[in-house]
Amino acid sequence: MEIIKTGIKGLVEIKPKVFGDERGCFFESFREDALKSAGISEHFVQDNQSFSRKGVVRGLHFQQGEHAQGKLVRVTEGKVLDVAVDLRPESPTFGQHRSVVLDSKSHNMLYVPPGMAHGFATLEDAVFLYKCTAYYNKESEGGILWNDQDLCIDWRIENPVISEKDAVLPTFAQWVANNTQNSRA
Ligand SMILES: Cc1cn([C@H]2C[C@H](O)[C@@H](COP(=O)(O)OP(=O)(O)O[C@H]3O[C@H](C)C(=O)[C@H](O)[C@H]3O)O2)c(=O)[nH]c1=O
Repeated sequence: MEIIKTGIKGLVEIKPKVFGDERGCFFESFREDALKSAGISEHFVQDNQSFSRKGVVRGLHFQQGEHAQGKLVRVTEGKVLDVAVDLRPESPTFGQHRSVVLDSKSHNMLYVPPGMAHGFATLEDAVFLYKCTAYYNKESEGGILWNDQDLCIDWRIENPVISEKDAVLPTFAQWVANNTQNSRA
């Protein structure tokens, strides 16, 4: 398993060793000990799966506080542009994002640590799988508008299909202002 750092603390791309032969291929898609040796010490408690047609953006989402989730994300069919945004106020890369293409041919994955917003754009129809380090908690859900002008994320698709919920998420500036107020309260 190859670990590729992204320049944002805790956000790493993972490339498993793939064994190919005339039947097809095999790879270990999850090993707790290998992740621990890569510095990913969180314990995973929930698996999620979604299917999205080409031209969809889901995100930018996160759970806040004690329900913040680390996510080990990959696609088993298709190709996505996966995006993570650093929302950790103490981080030197606060407000920065990284984008990584995940596809079902290279079987690469991305570990998004707690404290980051996450989203993806489907470059092809895609089945998206992810392991989470905390259970779903609707009350703690937060989000930032996918096309926020300050974050300036290049999703590589035009006029994506997005959910009604995602269309009305706050901008990054609104989220920062709201969280600054909350932390003063
Ligand atoms: C995330 C989640 C959702 N749900 C229910 C809530 C809704 O009734 C339905 C669809 O939820 P939502 O529209 O929030 O699904 P996505 O837009 O794919 O959201 C996810 O996609 C982005 C990219 C993420 O990183 C998050 O993991 C997650 O927010 O599933 C559950 O029952 N359990 C869950 O863990």
